[in-house]
Amino acid sequence: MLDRSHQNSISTLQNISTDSSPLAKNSSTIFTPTLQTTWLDKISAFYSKNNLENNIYDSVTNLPRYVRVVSFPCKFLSTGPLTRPLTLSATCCKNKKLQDELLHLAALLEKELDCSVTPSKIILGLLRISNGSAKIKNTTPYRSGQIIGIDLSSAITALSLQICPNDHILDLCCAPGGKLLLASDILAGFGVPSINSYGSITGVDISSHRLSTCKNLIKKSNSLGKIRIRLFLEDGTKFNTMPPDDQWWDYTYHKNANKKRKRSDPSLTPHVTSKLNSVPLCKMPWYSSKLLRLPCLLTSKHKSLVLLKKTPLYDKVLVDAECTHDGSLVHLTKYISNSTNAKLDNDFLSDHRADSVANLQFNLLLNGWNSLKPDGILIYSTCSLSYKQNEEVIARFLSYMNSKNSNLIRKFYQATSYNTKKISENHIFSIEYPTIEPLDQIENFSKDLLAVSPLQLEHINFALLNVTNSDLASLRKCIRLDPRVSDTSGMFISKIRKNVF
Ligand SMILES: C[S@@+](CC[C@H](N)C(=O)[O-])C[C@H]1O[C@@H](n2cnc3c(N)ncnc32)[C@H](O)[C@@H]1O
Repeated sequence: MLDRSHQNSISTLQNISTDSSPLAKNSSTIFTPTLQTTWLDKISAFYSKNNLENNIYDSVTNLPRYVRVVSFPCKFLSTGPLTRPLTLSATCCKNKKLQDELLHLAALLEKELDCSVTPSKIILGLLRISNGSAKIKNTTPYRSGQIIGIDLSSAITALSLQICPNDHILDLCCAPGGKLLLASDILAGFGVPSINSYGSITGVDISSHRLSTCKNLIKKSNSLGKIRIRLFLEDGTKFNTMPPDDQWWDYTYHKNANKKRKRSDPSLTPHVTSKLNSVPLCKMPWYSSKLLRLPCLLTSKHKSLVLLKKTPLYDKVLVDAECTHDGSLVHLTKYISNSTNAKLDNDFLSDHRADSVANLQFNLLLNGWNSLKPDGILIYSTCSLSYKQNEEVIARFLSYMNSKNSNLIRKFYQATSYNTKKISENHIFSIEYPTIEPLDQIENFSKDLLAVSPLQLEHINFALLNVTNSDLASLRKCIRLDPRVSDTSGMFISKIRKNVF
């Protein structure tokens, strides 16, 4: 079992509050001593209750921050599981021009920030800034839009989706949008949507002010003119809008929202008009990029062709679920800074909150799963390290799915009008990895997982074993990015593929 010493927890956190870490700096300027002691107690108790070791934040003073070079084809630097640390020369980008640009930006940032800046050894296109409290907003590359802040853990999460050309991607908890922007830049890198390339990004979030931030980031992003992207202000547990079929399709939503007059547009062929009339209008997006609003990209011949290529489910789904943020120092600091004592009690640390957030996560995961097409990949992630919000959610999901019989699964596919020819008894789900452990051993193997090194984490991307009928042992391959060893803030990531046999 993990060490649950409440007393040690408190002293560890009190040490943090008196050292030079960002948490300590923020907390000492923002909190009255009483409030500070109170939240230290509460967080300490939270760790104890959640079977977490109490020295998770010991290394926070050394935690670096990362930026992404927006014009870069962001990708993992290795194509296989890593067993040893890579040297920088082994991680260099093969394209000399890109490599020079990366090194030039690193040198510029190093000079302006007065600390070491080096290319990430895990992801091409990320720069590692050794000083975690460095303010990038005042730097020349940030002001000229060449770089954007993103944590290594978030980049690993988004890249684990293995985005391909033409993918329809759903991000069920998208705001403020770091992972969505990375996904859209990757998709934009494949080229402007055309008859042969028609991928899209759909972001959903329940918070309007967070979604506004996301919209503003999208509007500033380089890839805006090159991707079909839309946002919905909705509850991700209920969201059921399908991917856009073509530019004109969404254009029609917009026009029809006024008077439905496009359905009788004389410029459309009767075939296309009848197709359009046969499908129900979907809900209007809260925001959609011009490529979805303007009908001019495809010729009418192409329009009818694309309509026939209807894709009713998403190729990739990201459920970066709402959580207690306890794995991320940055989030924790922000949250605590904006919280009153009562809010900490009610929203963050109470047992009630822990239970309700786990239920929310399960329902988000389930709805994400229902929106995923066969052979698609779903990533479930949180920036919490508590087992309740991670392994236990995945375990509950697996056990729920296992309890479903194939008739129900068939009904689901029929309801979502996926190509029924492909439906068979063998449509099953699995996590990407073989299974060995029963549920009651979760705690033990979680302890092992806490010790993983960042380079082993590459396994989530490359050690893909499509196993049948997985059960709880697959949880072994869920990964935890532990701030003490991973060179990034805490994150839990699980990758699930919907198998088709
Ligand atoms: C961890 S944050 C997501 C971070 C985001 N993926 C990113 O990379 O910037 C969780 C988000 O879930 C949203 N959320 C909470 N409950 C939700 C729900 N029922 N449906 C959709 N979004 C929800 C919150 O508003 C919050 O923006």
